[in-house]
Amino acid sequence: MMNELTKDAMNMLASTSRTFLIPISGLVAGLKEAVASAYLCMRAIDEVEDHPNLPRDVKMELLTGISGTVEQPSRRDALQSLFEPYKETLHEVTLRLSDWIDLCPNTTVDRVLQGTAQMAEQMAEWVGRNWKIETEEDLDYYTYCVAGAVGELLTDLWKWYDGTETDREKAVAFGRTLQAVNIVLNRKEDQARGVTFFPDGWGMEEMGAYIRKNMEQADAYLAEIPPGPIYRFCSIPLALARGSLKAVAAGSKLKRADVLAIVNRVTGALKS
Ligand SMILES: CC(C)=CCC/C(C)=C/CC/C(C)=C/COP(=O)(O)OP(=O)(O)O
Repeated sequence: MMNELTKDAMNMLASTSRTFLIPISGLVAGLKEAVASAYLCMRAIDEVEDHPNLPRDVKMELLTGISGTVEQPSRRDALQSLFEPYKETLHEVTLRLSDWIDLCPNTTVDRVLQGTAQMAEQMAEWVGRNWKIETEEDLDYYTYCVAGAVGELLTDLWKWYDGTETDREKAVAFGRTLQAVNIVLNRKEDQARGVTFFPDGWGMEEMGAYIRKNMEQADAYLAEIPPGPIYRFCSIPLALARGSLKAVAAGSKLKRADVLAIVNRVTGALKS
């Protein structure tokens, strides 16, 4: 039986994530709460970083404030005061950050909090520099901050759960792959708000090469995981990223039915 908090978390996942509801739902109890908690904590700060109507200084104040308080035992009150002036503006996933932390099993919550604090601090830095990306090194740092670090966190959660060992460096490349595909998918919207994640002089060709380089390592990461729920979890976003790239190349986007077809294909495949 699912408790109320787990139900709320799964509902929030359903409304915030196209990609991760299915893979997280397929995890075993315990690991499911840990990964759902990590997803929602990071989504909570991502919604601040990406917020369309919050001024830059407010985003920085909120992200720095979150980073400085999440690891403290008294965080619930501190976060409530931090969010209070913006409670009409912030997304519910952000306002309920303390609940998502409570969802995480005790024996691994510190790792999730460390990852959240680090990402919030680094997002504040990126907001401060207006996401200025000039070189491949800048892009690598950005994709590390918002996605590669998630790969590291997941690697630690697999180990925590049942001792499954996976490669940290390849996990970072896995995260970078997903993020770089998103950058391609969102290019027009990003341009419309005056932001570009393409380094100076880069077009689709260079970004395609960046994605391929990282995707090779993501494939290698997956190949090293034994069959089971962790393998299935990782295979879904990677297959969706591949499918999305194909769709973009053909000038379209994945529709809900395409997403389901891809998920069915990979979860029904041999290594399950
Ligand atoms: C080892 C391993 C599995 C590493 C991967 C780490 C990971 C999950 C990074 C997050 C990357 C990312 C771009 C999430 C948002 O995707 P989205 O916009 O497609 O998802 P959404 O539908 O949830 O918004």
